[in-house]
Amino acid sequence: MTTTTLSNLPAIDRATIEPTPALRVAELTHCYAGQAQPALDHVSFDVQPGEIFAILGPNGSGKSTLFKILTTIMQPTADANRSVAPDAAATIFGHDVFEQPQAVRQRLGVVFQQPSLDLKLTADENLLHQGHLYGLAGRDLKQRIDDALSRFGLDDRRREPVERFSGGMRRRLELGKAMLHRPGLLLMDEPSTGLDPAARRDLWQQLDQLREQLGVTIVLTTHLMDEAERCDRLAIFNQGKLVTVDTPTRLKSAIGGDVITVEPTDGPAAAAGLADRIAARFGPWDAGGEPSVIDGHVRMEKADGPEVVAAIASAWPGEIRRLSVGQPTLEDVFLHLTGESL
Ligand SMILES: Nc1ncnc2c1ncn2[C@@H]1O[C@H](COP(=O)(O)OP(=O)(O)OP(=O)(O)O)[C@@H](O)[C@H]1O
Repeated sequence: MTTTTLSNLPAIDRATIEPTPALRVAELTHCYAGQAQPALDHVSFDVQPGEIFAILGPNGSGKSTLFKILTTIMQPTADANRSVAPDAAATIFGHDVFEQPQAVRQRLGVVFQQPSLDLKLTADENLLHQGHLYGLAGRDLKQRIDDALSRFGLDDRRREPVERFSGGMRRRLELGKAMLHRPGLLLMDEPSTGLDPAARRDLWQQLDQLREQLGVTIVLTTHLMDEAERCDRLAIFNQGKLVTVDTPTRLKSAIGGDVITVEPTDGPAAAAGLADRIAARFGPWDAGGEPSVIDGHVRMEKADGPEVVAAIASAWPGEIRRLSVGQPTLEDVFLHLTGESL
């Protein structure tokens, strides 16, 4: 008989141990009753602990559906029998979103798009109710409320009804509520919606600090480019499908050149003809970079943008009202990958 002792256990190769992702989504599909098109179509991606991760997509791309599933509000149903697809999975720090909703909610802080504060109550009272919902009480809860109000800069206004707070202060209190039970993952639905630029900057400062000081993983849905730019990685959604996942820098560098936009003097009706002539004269074009008409303008991608712009301007003088050339943005990435504007 061989006896296993601590000394003769095989050495663990740490390099082969993968950390548990903060969020894992695999083959997630959801079809609303009566809809032919799935709202989510076999979506798979991981978010690693400590990441700030954006889910970017236009209206109707499936962001809110994903949000509802991850927050355990809704079970995904893949077919007419309203059953979960057999290969679908979603976990938060290894806990199954469908089978262990209670464990998931303990690890998840949520900021919904619709405000969840009671405006007639004070900041203190809003947090107290939130704490009770999570089974917190006594000195521990009092300490957590003090910490939240001080972290989010609301200490001196704690006894005022929330209806007197600005939009930015309310969003900070929402953050305090979401973080009161000290979750490892913060999920936010369109967090900047309705905030002025100063409040947005303030919100992002708070998010950066939550990650740096507490190691919180942050996942947010957005359709704002500047918000997506600030994230470590982003998942681009379109029509229920995950189009790609990568860092903003890598996504933009995948566009092999500058982005050129041409506005025809004779208006949008002249754009298609102009696009054909530019395509014929200045090719070859990389796949996805050829001239196309978007919102009445001709848009194309070329490595030597400034020279091409000068050549277009001298080729058809009088036909061009405005020409622009610039580095690709995430909007360009979306256009390049989907052929549609965000
Ligand atoms: N309750 C519902 N019943 C039927 N179809 C729905 C329902 N909710 C959403 N859909 C459809 O599912 C698809 C995805 O919608 P979803 O709201 O998830 O997208 P979104 O990216 O969050 O858009 P938005 O930013 O406008 O909220 C859309 O085609 C939408 O019309």
